[in-house]
Amino acid sequence: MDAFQDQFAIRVRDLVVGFGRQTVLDHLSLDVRRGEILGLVGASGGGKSVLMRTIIGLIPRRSGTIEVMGQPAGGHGRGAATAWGILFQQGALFSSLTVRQNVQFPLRENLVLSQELMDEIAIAKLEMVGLRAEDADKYPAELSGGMTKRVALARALALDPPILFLDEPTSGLDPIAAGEFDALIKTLQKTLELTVFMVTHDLASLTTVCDRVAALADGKIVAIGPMRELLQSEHPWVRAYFHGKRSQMLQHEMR
Ligand SMILES: Nc1ncnc2c1ncn2[C@@H]1O[C@H](COP(=O)(O)OP(=O)(O)OP(=O)(O)O)[C@@H](O)[C@H]1O
Repeated sequence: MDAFQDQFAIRVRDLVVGFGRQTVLDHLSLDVRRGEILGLVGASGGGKSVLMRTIIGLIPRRSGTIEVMGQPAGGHGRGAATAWGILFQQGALFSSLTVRQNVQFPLRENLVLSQELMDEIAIAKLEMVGLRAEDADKYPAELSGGMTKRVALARALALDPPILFLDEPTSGLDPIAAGEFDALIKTLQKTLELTVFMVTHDLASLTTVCDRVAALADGKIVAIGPMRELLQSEHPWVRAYFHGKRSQMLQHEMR
């Protein structure tokens, strides 16, 4: 891998993805730099989740190339599960498993470890996301929304992946819990040198934790850069998104 390739965690070129007659992603290109938190915004139904799911190989592409950590996507073989951790929008913990068993699930699926070592890893991951060892024996139904997201995050980090995919991580959280979760993501990115790819509508997250923001419209990335640059974008959809009435109100309150 050369030094140039080494700068990027994810490289997407000319990606086309569709379902039947519908084209969702239309020759989309995007680079995610190693170690950055990239926020992705776009209209509802615009293809943000489809892009994320295509990168991780859950949706087939019609054409285009995807590289993850310098390797063509799909060529990871057994290593794929350790290349990324994923936090889906619904958090989706297994309701019949305890917190400890949920966090251990990827370990069981991918590695052969003693129960003792798995227990140690589970507690370490829970502490990393701000939970206590006592929480390990709880069931998902006993957790608050914020705790559920933290357990899902601990599970996403179980295999020490270099890349973390987050699909609307603060949705459903109150503003305090959302702010705490954002701060946690930032701390983890710094301490673990993670690359984070985050789909979000949360203007506070975009402003406070994302190093860069990419805007998806008409199946393409139409603007990308630090939030202050996106706010200057002349693209009609980007202007409407950030300078519409609701956004203006929020930005005013954030000043
Ligand atoms: N498995 C699928 N089969 C058929 N169509 C799909 C499938 N997955 C997504 N789509 C379609 O692709 C388009 C993009 O959906 P996607 O979920 O990526 O939007 P999104 O930008 O994530 O929206 P939101 O912000 O509302 O979550 C939608 O029209 C959706 O109906």
